Amino acid sequence: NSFFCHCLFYRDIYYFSYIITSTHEDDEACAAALKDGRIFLFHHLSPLLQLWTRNYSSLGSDGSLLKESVLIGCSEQNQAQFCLDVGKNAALEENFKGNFIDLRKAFFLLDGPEAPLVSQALLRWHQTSRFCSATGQPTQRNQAGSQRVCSSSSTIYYPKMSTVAVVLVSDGKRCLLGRQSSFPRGLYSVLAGFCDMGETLEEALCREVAEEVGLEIQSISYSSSQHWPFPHSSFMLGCHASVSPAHTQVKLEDARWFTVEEITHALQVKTPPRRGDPPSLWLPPKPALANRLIREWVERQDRT
Ligand SMILES: NC(=O)C1=CN([C@@H]2O[C@H](COP(=O)(O)OP(=O)(O)OC[C@H]3O[C@@H](n4cnc5c(N)ncnc54)[C@H](OP(=O)(O)O)[C@@H]3O)[C@@H](O)[C@H]2O)C=CC1
Ligand SMILES: [Mg+2]
Repeated sequence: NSFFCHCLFYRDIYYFSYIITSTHEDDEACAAALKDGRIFLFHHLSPLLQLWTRNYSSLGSDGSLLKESVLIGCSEQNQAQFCLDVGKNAALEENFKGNFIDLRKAFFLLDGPEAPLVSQALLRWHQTSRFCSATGQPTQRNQAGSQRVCSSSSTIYYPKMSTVAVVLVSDGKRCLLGRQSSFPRGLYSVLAGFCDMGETLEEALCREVAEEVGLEIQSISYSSSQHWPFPHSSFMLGCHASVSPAHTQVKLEDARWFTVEEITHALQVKTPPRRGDPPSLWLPPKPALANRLIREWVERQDRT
């Protein structure tokens, strides 16, 4: 039964990828998909939070604004999904009965796979890739928004992303979380860092953990990955790793070991601590890869 489910899952992924790849390349197919698709609206890169609507008539009767939509993917119901930055047309907020709010704030309100994380990164890429870096000439996008071309040098530009190594370090009984001064009050997360050019994922993890907390990790195991729009466009590769229980002294002032009881309690916390509240641990929200790594670690502790 489980084998059958896996087959079905991979077949579905293959089918969705096929639809998306062909729609990326075919301008007409993409324009047709836009008619029945779902559009995530943004204003200056802030997403519109609203109840579900399909009335896009106020996006311009001539469809000019709609043409600027960028294809993001396909929903599980096989519906094409697009994103669009309405730019100066913020008055649309009223038409759609919702609010444009900062993505970082919206992120803490969203739950589940609908979070249009990749949209902001794609829209930002279009806004900052209007000119060819070799000729200085304007670039033109295809209908899907999956590439931009400089017609004078024939250079094709694709959306860029930086690779980030993310790791939950454990000493067998406790897990290591750190915080940066820019984090909201009480928030601790897994360790992470950008991969340098030429580095393997494993090398990047070892270097980042050594740099940030002065520990030597071993037994790295891959968990899962995620696209991440902050600060620009990143591809996060999430792993678990361990350190010897004999060498757990951390160098970084803002990194701490947490017991499974502390983490289990913090996973129940639904709202961030406010000014004046007693100090308490707050963990990254569910859609973040960090949250998944932390939950996986708790499940492993429960099993042992
Ligand atoms: N989704 C999730 O669950 C998680 C996401 N993250 C994300 O991972 C990212 C990286 O984590 P962080 O600990 O900050 O990384 P680092 O420890 O690598 O520190 C960030 C610094 O790295 C430098 N840097 C090197 N390469 C790049 C690049 N390609 N783009 C931007 N900066 C670069 C910058 O320094 P300088 O400006 O001095 O050059 C930057 O300030 C963050 O955006 C964070 O939000 C982290 C953990 C979990
Ligand atoms: Mg870091």
